[in-house]
Amino acid sequence: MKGVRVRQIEIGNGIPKICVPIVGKTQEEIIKYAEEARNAPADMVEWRADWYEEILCENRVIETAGKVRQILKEKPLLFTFRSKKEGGEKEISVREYSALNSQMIKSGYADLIDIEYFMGKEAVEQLVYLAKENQVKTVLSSHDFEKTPPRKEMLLCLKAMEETGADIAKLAVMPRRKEDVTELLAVTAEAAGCLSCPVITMSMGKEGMISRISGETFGCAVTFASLGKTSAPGQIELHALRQVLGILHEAQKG
Ligand SMILES: O=C1C[C@@](O)(C(=O)O)C[C@@H](O)[C@@H]1O
Repeated sequence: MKGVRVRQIEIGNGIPKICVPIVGKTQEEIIKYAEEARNAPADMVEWRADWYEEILCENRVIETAGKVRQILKEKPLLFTFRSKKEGGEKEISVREYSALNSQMIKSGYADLIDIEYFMGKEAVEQLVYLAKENQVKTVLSSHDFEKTPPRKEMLLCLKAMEETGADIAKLAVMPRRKEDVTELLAVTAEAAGCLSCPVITMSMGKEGMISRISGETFGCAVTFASLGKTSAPGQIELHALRQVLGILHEAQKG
Protein backbone atom coordinates (compact mmCIF):
# COMPACT_ATOMS: atom_id res chain seq x y z
CA MET A 1 0.00 0.00 0.00
CA LYS A 2 1.23 3.45 -0.96
CA GLY A 3 1.06 6.26 1.59
CA VAL A 4 -0.48 9.57 0.57
CA ARG A 5 1.72 12.60 1.14
CA VAL A 6 -0.13 15.77 2.13
CA ARG A 7 2.15 18.66 3.08
CA GLN A 8 4.29 17.40 5.99
CA ILE A 9 2.33 14.23 6.76
CA GLU A 10 2.15 10.83 5.11
CA ILE A 11 -1.27 9.23 5.46
CA GLY A 12 -1.09 5.43 5.50
CA ASN A 13 2.29 5.00 7.12
CA GLY A 14 3.18 4.54 10.77
CA ILE A 15 1.01 5.81 13.58
CA PRO A 16 -2.55 6.73 12.45
CA LYS A 17 -2.97 10.44 11.78
CA ILE A 18 -5.38 12.35 14.00
CA CYS A 19 -7.92 14.64 12.34
CA VAL A 20 -10.03 17.18 14.25
CA PRO A 21 -13.23 18.63 12.80
CA ILE A 22 -14.21 22.30 12.64
CA VAL A 23 -17.95 22.44 13.25
CA GLY A 24 -18.70 26.18 13.48
CA LYS A 25 -21.95 27.70 12.24
CA THR A 26 -20.69 31.23 11.58
CA GLN A 27 -17.46 32.54 10.07
CA GLU A 28 -16.49 33.81 13.50
CA GLU A 29 -16.97 30.40 15.12
CA ILE A 30 -15.16 28.66 12.27
CA ILE A 31 -12.17 30.96 12.68
CA LYS A 32 -12.12 30.30 16.42
CA TYR A 33 -12.15 26.52 15.84
CA ALA A 34 -9.45 26.80 13.18
CA GLU A 35 -7.18 28.70 15.57
CA GLU A 36 -7.72 26.09 18.28
CA ALA A 37 -7.09 23.29 15.79
CA ARG A 38 -3.87 24.87 14.54
CA ASN A 39 -2.50 25.05 18.09
CA ALA A 40 -3.68 21.57 19.04
CA PRO A 41 -1.67 18.33 18.67
CA ALA A 42 -3.69 17.15 15.66
CA ASP A 43 -2.06 16.10 12.38
CA MET A 44 -4.80 17.44 10.14
CA VAL A 45 -8.05 19.39 10.24
CA GLU A 46 -11.43 18.70 8.66
CA TRP A 47 -13.73 21.61 7.91
CA ARG A 48 -17.24 20.13 8.21
CA ALA A 49 -18.76 22.81 6.03
CA ASP A 50 -22.30 21.41 6.29
CA TRP A 51 -22.44 23.13 9.71
CA TYR A 52 -21.76 26.55 8.15
CA GLU A 53 -24.93 28.61 7.82
CA GLU A 54 -23.65 30.49 4.75
CA ILE A 55 -22.52 27.37 2.95
CA LEU A 56 -24.49 28.02 -0.21
CA CYS A 57 -23.29 31.59 -0.57
CA GLU A 58 -20.37 31.17 -2.98
CA ASN A 59 -18.34 34.25 -2.08
CA ARG A 60 -18.61 33.74 1.66
CA VAL A 61 -17.58 30.09 1.44
CA ILE A 62 -14.45 30.91 -0.50
CA GLU A 63 -13.66 33.82 1.78
CA THR A 64 -14.06 31.63 4.88
CA ALA A 65 -12.02 28.82 3.33
CA GLY A 66 -9.24 31.31 2.57
CA LYS A 67 -9.21 32.46 6.18
CA VAL A 68 -9.13 28.88 7.48
CA ARG A 69 -6.26 28.05 5.12
CA GLN A 70 -4.29 31.05 6.31
CA ILE A 71 -4.82 30.20 9.98
CA LEU A 72 -3.87 26.53 9.59
CA LYS A 73 -0.55 27.38 7.94
CA GLU A 74 1.06 24.02 7.10
CA LYS A 75 -1.60 21.80 8.72
CA PRO A 76 -3.41 19.81 6.04
CA LEU A 77 -7.04 20.75 5.46
CA LEU A 78 -9.75 18.26 4.51
CA PHE A 79 -12.90 19.89 3.12
CA THR A 80 -16.09 17.96 3.84
CA PHE A 81 -19.72 18.68 3.15
CA ARG A 82 -21.53 15.80 4.84
CA SER A 83 -25.03 15.41 3.41
CA LYS A 84 -28.04 14.91 5.68
CA LYS A 85 -28.63 11.38 4.40
CA GLU A 86 -25.11 10.38 5.50
CA GLY A 87 -25.37 11.97 8.95
CA GLY A 88 -24.58 15.61 8.14
CA GLU A 89 -26.37 18.81 9.08
CA LYS A 90 -27.96 19.88 5.79
CA GLU A 91 -29.75 18.55 2.76
CA ILE A 92 -28.06 19.28 -0.55
CA SER A 93 -28.92 18.51 -4.16
CA VAL A 94 -26.40 16.70 -6.34
CA ARG A 95 -26.02 19.85 -8.42
CA GLU A 96 -25.26 22.04 -5.39
CA TYR A 97 -22.91 19.40 -4.00
CA SER A 98 -20.95 19.23 -7.26
CA ALA A 99 -20.79 23.01 -7.58
CA LEU A 100 -19.62 23.51 -3.99
CA ASN A 101 -16.93 20.86 -4.15
CA SER A 102 -15.74 21.94 -7.60
CA GLN A 103 -15.40 25.47 -6.34
CA MET A 104 -13.43 24.31 -3.32
CA ILE A 105 -11.13 22.10 -5.40
CA LYS A 106 -10.36 24.98 -7.77
CA SER A 107 -9.77 27.45 -4.93
CA GLY A 108 -6.58 25.66 -3.91
CA TYR A 109 -7.42 26.09 -0.20
CA ALA A 110 -8.14 22.44 0.57
CA ASP A 111 -5.47 19.72 0.47
CA LEU A 112 -8.02 16.92 0.56
CA ILE A 113 -11.66 16.71 -0.37
CA ASP A 114 -14.27 14.28 0.96
CA ILE A 115 -16.53 12.97 -1.80
CA GLU A 116 -19.50 10.85 -0.80
CA TYR A 117 -19.30 7.73 -2.92
CA PHE A 118 -23.09 7.36 -3.08
CA MET A 119 -23.68 10.90 -4.35
CA GLY A 120 -24.04 9.43 -7.85
CA LYS A 121 -21.57 7.97 -10.34
CA GLU A 122 -21.40 10.96 -12.66
CA ALA A 123 -20.93 13.60 -9.94
CA VAL A 124 -18.33 11.47 -8.15
CA GLU A 125 -16.31 10.73 -11.29
CA GLN A 126 -16.30 14.38 -12.32
CA LEU A 127 -15.12 15.53 -8.89
CA VAL A 128 -12.41 12.87 -8.75
CA TYR A 129 -11.19 13.99 -12.18
CA LEU A 130 -11.20 17.67 -11.23
CA ALA A 131 -9.41 16.97 -7.96
CA LYS A 132 -6.64 15.06 -9.76
CA GLU A 133 -6.26 17.91 -12.23
CA ASN A 134 -5.85 20.34 -9.34
CA GLN A 135 -3.60 18.14 -7.18
CA VAL A 136 -6.21 17.82 -4.44
CA LYS A 137 -6.33 14.40 -2.77
CA THR A 138 -9.67 12.62 -2.65
CA VAL A 139 -11.26 10.77 0.25
CA LEU A 140 -14.16 8.75 -1.13
CA SER A 141 -16.52 8.08 1.74
CA SER A 142 -19.63 6.23 2.84
CA HIS A 143 -21.49 6.48 6.16
CA ASP A 144 -24.16 4.22 7.57
CA PHE A 145 -25.63 5.58 10.81
CA GLU A 146 -28.11 2.70 11.06
CA LYS A 147 -26.14 -0.49 10.87
CA THR A 148 -22.99 -2.40 9.93
CA PRO A 149 -23.43 -4.07 6.51
CA PRO A 150 -22.12 -7.60 5.93
CA ARG A 151 -18.33 -7.83 5.69
CA LYS A 152 -18.35 -8.73 2.01
CA GLU A 153 -20.42 -5.67 1.19
CA MET A 154 -18.12 -3.36 3.17
CA LEU A 155 -15.07 -4.74 1.39
CA LEU A 156 -16.70 -4.36 -2.03
CA CYS A 157 -17.57 -0.78 -1.18
CA LEU A 158 -13.98 0.10 -0.25
CA LYS A 159 -12.70 -1.65 -3.39
CA ALA A 160 -15.20 0.23 -5.56
CA MET A 161 -13.97 3.51 -4.10
CA GLU A 162 -10.42 2.62 -4.98
CA GLU A 163 -11.45 1.64 -8.51
CA THR A 164 -13.17 5.00 -8.91
CA GLY A 165 -9.84 6.68 -8.26
CA ALA A 166 -9.91 7.45 -4.53
CA ASP A 167 -6.60 8.45 -3.00
CA ILE A 168 -8.09 7.26 0.30
CA ALA A 169 -11.17 5.05 0.87
CA LYS A 170 -13.31 5.70 3.94
CA LEU A 171 -16.15 3.82 5.58
CA ALA A 172 -18.06 4.72 8.77
CA VAL A 173 -20.69 2.31 10.10
CA MET A 174 -22.86 1.92 13.20
CA PRO A 175 -22.67 -1.23 15.30
CA ARG A 176 -25.85 -2.82 16.65
CA ARG A 177 -23.95 -5.48 18.58
CA LYS A 178 -20.34 -6.15 19.61
CA GLU A 179 -19.75 -8.52 16.71
CA ASP A 180 -20.40 -5.66 14.27
CA VAL A 181 -17.32 -3.92 15.65
CA THR A 182 -15.15 -6.97 15.08
CA GLU A 183 -16.56 -7.29 11.56
CA LEU A 184 -15.50 -3.71 10.84
CA LEU A 185 -12.02 -4.34 12.24
CA ALA A 186 -11.70 -7.52 10.17
CA VAL A 187 -12.69 -5.73 6.99
CA THR A 188 -10.25 -2.95 7.78
CA ALA A 189 -7.39 -5.43 8.06
CA GLU A 190 -8.45 -7.15 4.84
CA ALA A 191 -8.81 -3.91 2.90
CA ALA A 192 -5.53 -2.53 4.22
CA GLY A 193 -3.91 -5.73 2.95
CA CYS A 194 -5.40 -5.81 -0.53
CA LEU A 195 -6.08 -2.21 -1.56
CA SER A 196 -3.35 -0.01 -2.93
CA CYS A 197 -4.71 3.13 -1.27
CA PRO A 198 -4.90 3.89 2.46
CA VAL A 199 -8.14 3.05 4.25
CA ILE A 200 -10.04 4.97 6.93
CA THR A 201 -12.74 3.12 8.86
CA MET A 202 -14.68 3.57 12.03
CA SER A 203 -17.35 1.82 13.97
CA MET A 204 -19.30 4.69 15.50
CA GLY A 205 -20.94 5.15 18.89
CA LYS A 206 -19.67 4.03 22.28
CA GLU A 207 -19.52 0.38 21.32
CA GLY A 208 -17.30 1.16 18.35
CA MET A 209 -14.80 3.39 20.21
CA ILE A 210 -12.14 0.69 20.13
CA SER A 211 -11.96 1.12 16.33
CA ARG A 212 -10.76 4.70 16.86
CA ILE A 213 -7.65 3.66 18.77
CA SER A 214 -6.70 0.42 17.02
CA GLY A 215 -5.77 1.81 13.60
CA GLU A 216 -2.11 0.90 13.76
CA THR A 217 -2.98 -2.75 14.40
CA PHE A 218 -5.78 -3.15 11.86
CA GLY A 219 -4.70 -0.68 9.18
CA CYS A 220 -6.88 2.40 9.59
CA ALA A 221 -4.83 5.40 8.46
CA VAL A 222 -6.72 8.31 10.06
CA THR A 223 -8.78 8.62 13.21
CA PHE A 224 -11.13 11.51 13.98
CA ALA A 225 -10.92 13.12 17.43
CA SER A 226 -12.98 15.81 19.08
CA LEU A 227 -11.70 19.20 20.07
CA GLY A 228 -14.49 20.41 22.31
CA LYS A 229 -17.35 19.34 20.04
CA THR A 230 -17.78 15.96 18.36
CA SER A 231 -18.80 15.60 14.71
CA ALA A 232 -19.90 11.98 15.09
CA PRO A 233 -20.85 9.67 17.96
CA GLY A 234 -18.01 7.88 19.74
CA GLN A 235 -15.21 10.33 18.97
CA ILE A 236 -12.56 10.51 21.69
CA GLU A 237 -11.11 13.78 22.97
CA LEU A 238 -7.96 14.75 21.07
CA HIS A 239 -5.39 14.82 23.89
CA ALA A 240 -6.58 11.51 25.35
CA LEU A 241 -6.53 9.90 21.89
CA ARG A 242 -3.03 11.20 21.15
CA GLN A 243 -1.83 9.69 24.42
CA VAL A 244 -3.44 6.29 23.80
CA LEU A 245 -2.10 6.08 20.22
CA GLY A 246 1.38 6.99 21.51
CA ILE A 247 1.28 4.31 24.20
CA LEU A 248 0.16 1.63 21.75
CA HIS A 249 2.76 2.71 19.18
CA GLU A 250 5.63 2.58 21.67
CA ALA A 251 4.51 -0.77 23.11
CA GLN A 252 4.19 -2.32 19.64
CA LYS A 253 7.70 -1.22 18.70
CA GLY A 254 9.19 -3.02 21.71
O1 LIG B 1 -16.59 10.85 8.03
C1 LIG B 1 -16.12 11.29 9.03
C2 LIG B 1 -15.86 10.43 10.16
C3 LIG B 1 -16.77 10.79 11.27
O2 LIG B 1 -18.08 10.47 10.87
C4 LIG B 1 -16.45 9.94 12.51
O3 LIG B 1 -17.19 9.01 12.77
O4 LIG B 1 -15.46 10.24 13.17
C5 LIG B 1 -16.60 12.26 11.57
C6 LIG B 1 -16.83 13.15 10.38
O5 LIG B 1 -16.54 14.50 10.71
C7 LIG B 1 -15.99 12.73 9.23
O6 LIG B 1 -16.37 13.42 8.08
